[in-house]
Amino acid sequence: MSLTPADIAVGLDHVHKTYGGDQPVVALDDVSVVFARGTMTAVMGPSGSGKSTLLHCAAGLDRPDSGTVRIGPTDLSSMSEKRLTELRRGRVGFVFQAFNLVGALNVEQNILLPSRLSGRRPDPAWVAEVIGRVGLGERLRHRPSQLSGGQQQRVAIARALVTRPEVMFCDEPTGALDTRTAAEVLALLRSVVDRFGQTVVMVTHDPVAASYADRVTVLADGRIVRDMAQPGAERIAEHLALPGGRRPSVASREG
Ligand SMILES: Nc1ncnc2c1ncn2[C@@H]1O[C@H](COP(=O)(O)OP(=O)(O)OP(=O)(O)O)[C@@H](O)[C@H]1O
Repeated sequence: MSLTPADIAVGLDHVHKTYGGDQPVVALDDVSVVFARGTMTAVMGPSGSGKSTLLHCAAGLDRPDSGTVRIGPTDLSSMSEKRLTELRRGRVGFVFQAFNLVGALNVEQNILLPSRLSGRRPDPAWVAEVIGRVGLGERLRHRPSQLSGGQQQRVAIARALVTRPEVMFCDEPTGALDTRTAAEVLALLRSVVDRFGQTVVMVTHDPVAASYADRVTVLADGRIVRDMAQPGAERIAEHLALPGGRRPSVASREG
């Protein structure tokens, strides 16, 4: 299926990224990839293969040495730092392994923080819908320290959604969660794709987490070596080149 420009949420074209020093490391080596709107993609690969660098370049957190990165029609390469910051606040959402909530703020204040920072008043109906979807209506006055890990990650997902970003980047969103809680968070991410048409790009080491995605892109040594449409967890595990030939254990996907 060929995509029109309007179908593309994020596009990288011939992106190179090298980290300097005495012995330069090529983190991304001529990477071209597009992430379609309203889909969930898992980015996988061994440690050091370039997954975080790909995510950071795609999100405008880091700049490639060459090649172009687009969010929608917007080319990030020529943008000033100020405009990139604005873009990250309004058009991109982030979810991290360690949740990264502000401990001094309650759930509602955390969720509304990106809107406050971007100076835009969020649509109350949308905020209510997001809070309802993540199931935190009873917990709005709680502090993050009063919540479980899974609840904290749901707050982080709500916070990422509240500006209606064009794309949500998730870096190991279930890395700190037990299997059951991870399954709930993955089902939530899947539902925001299916119900809201949200675009999600998720870095993960876990084949079960990746099996929730529409597509799995595998990196090795800074290059895309595999691109699979809706593979099951078993097939993902078979195709992952893990260091030392170790295969991850695969528990079945719940729910
Ligand atoms: N700031 C940096 N300075 C120097 N080298 C870096 C820097 N960030 C990443 N690298 C190197 O670039 C390569 C790709 O790193 P990256 O973090 O993107 O990999 P990754 O696939 O996300 O790894 P992991 O799964 O361990 O998080 C690695 O060799 C790494 O050591």
